[in-house]
Amino acid sequence: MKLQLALDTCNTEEALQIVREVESFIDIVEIGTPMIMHYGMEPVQKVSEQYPDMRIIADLKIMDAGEFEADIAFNAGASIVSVMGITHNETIRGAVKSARKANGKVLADMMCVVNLEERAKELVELGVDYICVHTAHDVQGTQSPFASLAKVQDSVGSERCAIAGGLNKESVHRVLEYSPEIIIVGNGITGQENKSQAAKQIKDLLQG
Ligand SMILES: O=C(CO)[C@H](O)[C@H](O)COP(=O)(O)O
Repeated sequence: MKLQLALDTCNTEEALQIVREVESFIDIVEIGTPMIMHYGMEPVQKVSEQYPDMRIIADLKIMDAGEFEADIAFNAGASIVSVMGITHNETIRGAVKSARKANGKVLADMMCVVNLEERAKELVELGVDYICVHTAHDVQGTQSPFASLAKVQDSVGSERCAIAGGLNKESVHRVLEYSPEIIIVGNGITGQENKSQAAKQIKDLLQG
């Protein structure tokens, strides 16, 4: 299981500092959607330049213009780009085409998808590499991603699965009954005073 650090609310300098603090405990750095809205591709570029061996996901949550938008992130140094699983198949195909040109990967965010099992299968057939069950920031008070993970894992297999949405060192043990390929943690690390300790605790839990 890989630990993905989600950076959503910091600036580029802060992002580089956080990655420095936690790099030995994480496998993937996510430049989150709010950061991209604020700073464009600068953080993708800078983190990928300074950490050439780290996988970087640009969480673009692409909804349209799949190939064009994914190209922007891959050209900036991303190794994975996210698309919305609910969008048109044409958009998904475009993002997958872009990823293949760049030797990168595509993660589909399943927020708002109702028919999870069926859509996850279709997305994999369209060439998507990872299916991410995700409890949106705005509904984390009332929802959790675990039931969705069970469904998607049954449908496409654990090696394709990612999970996100409010995970932290208290809740991450619930992931252990499944074995998704990628566990995404944002505030559960970045919101902690000792980020390195939080990342280590989560990584240790995941490694058993
Ligand atoms: O994509 C996101 C929000 O849309 C976040 O990056 C993702 O939910 C992880 O952050 P957190 O662990 O803080 O929920």
